[in-house]
Amino acid sequence: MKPKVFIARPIPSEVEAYIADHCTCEKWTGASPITRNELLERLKDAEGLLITGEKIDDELLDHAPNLKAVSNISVGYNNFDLDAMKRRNIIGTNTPDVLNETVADLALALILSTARRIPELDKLVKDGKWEDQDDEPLFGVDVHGKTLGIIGMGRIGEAIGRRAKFGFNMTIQYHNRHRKPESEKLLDADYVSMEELLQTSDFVLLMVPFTEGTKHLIGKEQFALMKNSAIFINTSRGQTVDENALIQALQNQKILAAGLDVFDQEPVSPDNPLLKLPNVVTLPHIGSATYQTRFDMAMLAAKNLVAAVTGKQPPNIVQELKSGIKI
Ligand SMILES: NC(=O)C1=CN([C@@H]2O[C@H](COP(=O)(O)OP(=O)(O)OC[C@H]3O[C@@H](n4cnc5c(N)ncnc54)[C@H](OP(=O)(O)O)[C@@H]3O)[C@@H](O)[C@H]2O)C=CC1
Ligand SMILES: O=CC(=O)O
Repeated sequence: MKPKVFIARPIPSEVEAYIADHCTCEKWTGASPITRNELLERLKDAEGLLITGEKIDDELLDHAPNLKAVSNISVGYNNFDLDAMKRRNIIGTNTPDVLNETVADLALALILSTARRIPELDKLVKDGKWEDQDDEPLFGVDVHGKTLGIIGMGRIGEAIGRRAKFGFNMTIQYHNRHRKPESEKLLDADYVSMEELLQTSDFVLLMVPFTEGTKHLIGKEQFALMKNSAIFINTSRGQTVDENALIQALQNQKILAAGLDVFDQEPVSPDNPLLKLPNVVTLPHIGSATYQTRFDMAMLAAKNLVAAVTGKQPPNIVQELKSGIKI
């Protein structure tokens, strides 16, 4: 008998066909994303679950007595309650690497958009406000040759560093908890303390996972250390930044601008003051959102799922669940 799996997100038909070759599939077909209650109701028989970021905690696992594996179509897995999963021997997987280059492209887009004020100037032209006059009010700042500080020089951080170094001749410095000599060599990058990075970078870019250790990693104290001309980019998770402190820093011109793909609450509330500031470029958490990369992520997640529910080693069990899980 094929193992039963529940697919909670829309996936390409080719990926679904791959899963169906190995498993009995049920899937969410609603027009809008599945609600928490609807998800809980669908898990009675499921041995495997394919999701993107839905919270996996004790409550959900109580509704899923047969569950063996949860496959996230994302590299971040802050939606996993790792202790709850460990206690029940649930395999948790993610989709690293296949999205590195695409997310890095988007991070560069945010760097360029904030520095050269692209959305603001696009609006000015479309609103018919391009006048034949001194254009100094439209000036931006250079990207090339500036210093980029990457907090979280991991897989994606390094791909961003490559673009910045070799495409824009930027000087790269970074801070992780551990040094990464291969990135230092590749990018001629300096490993610096968090304090030094914040004080000396023209662009401060956050690319860490959201964990207990990175909650509000950047707050009032950190913005105070940044240059007044600094541009802050967050492509990690909204919760890694104290959003009130960011709003204050922008409103008080403590920093020059911010480019944000992620927010504390998503979708972001239309009332969020960040949306009213001209020096903020916002995106709806779309770092990995190209057709090809989302296909690759879905296929990798499917391979993880099928392996886990058929008793094989999935390619991408998340680090914290690697030991102690019985396949
Ligand atoms: N906006 C979007 O659409 C996307 C967002 N993401 C987010 O980006 C995150 C990173 O992805 P990826 O590059 O694959 O992950 P990696 O694990 O490869 O890299 C994360 C890096 O962060 C560093 N890090 C972790 N904790 C800290 C800390 N407390 N202080 C400083 N550095 C820290 C790690 O180094 P060390 O362990 O040495 O500290 C590591 O180098 C994902 O977890 C996800 O949340 C990912 C994809 C798309
Ligand atoms: O935010 C996206 C991810 O893959 O993580």
